[in-house]
Amino acid sequence: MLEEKSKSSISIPQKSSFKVSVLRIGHRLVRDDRTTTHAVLVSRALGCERIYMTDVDDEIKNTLKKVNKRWGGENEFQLEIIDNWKQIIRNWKASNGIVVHLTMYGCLINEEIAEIRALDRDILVVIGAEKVPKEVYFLADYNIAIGNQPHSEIASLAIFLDRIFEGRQFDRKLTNESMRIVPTEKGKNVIKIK
Ligand SMILES: C[S@@+](CC[C@H](N)C(=O)[O-])C[C@H]1O[C@@H](n2cnc3c(N)ncnc32)[C@H](O)[C@@H]1O
Repeated sequence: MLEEKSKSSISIPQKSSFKVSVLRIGHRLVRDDRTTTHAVLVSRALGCERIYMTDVDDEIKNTLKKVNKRWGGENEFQLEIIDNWKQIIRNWKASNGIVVHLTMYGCLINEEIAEIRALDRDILVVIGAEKVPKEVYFLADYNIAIGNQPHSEIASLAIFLDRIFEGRQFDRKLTNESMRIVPTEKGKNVIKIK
């Protein structure tokens, strides 16, 4: 969708070095405490550097702190509560990043993902907790649909991250943990680190 790059000229970088952050816009009071937490946990566990959130209270920071203390990540993943999402998008674009807005109305992910990966530029993934302002559709470099049916920002974020990182997000080690899971066929095996 970026004009300067035609699909036939896509070259896939051997080793991608782009970083991904998430901007989550809005908060639905009735249903959102769990989805807010899930947006943070999915971003953290699936390879992002940072999540920017609007309209949430500070409690979410304590939730993340507890998770990081136990399972690691304080050095790898940050949460920022922000007021001005437009400024975040503008700054992102000014520093040569691309903005990918996930929406059921966008172009299908299967058609676009190779092009987005090939750019090898830092990505800001925008998701909505509710209907997002129309401007987002025009500020974004890509409007991407994870299928053209409505579902959830958490599901669409998880699928997008898995596609963009091609599964390599699970190789990232989060540091400074106090507990570590030893993958086990049956039961739970957790060791204390400190
Ligand atoms: C409650 S849904 C709103 C659905 C919305 N009408 C839309 O534009 O996708 C909240 C968020 O979920 C995400 N979402 C839902 N379905 C999606 C889909 N099929 N593809 C991509 N994102 C989706 C979008 O980020 C949306 O802002």
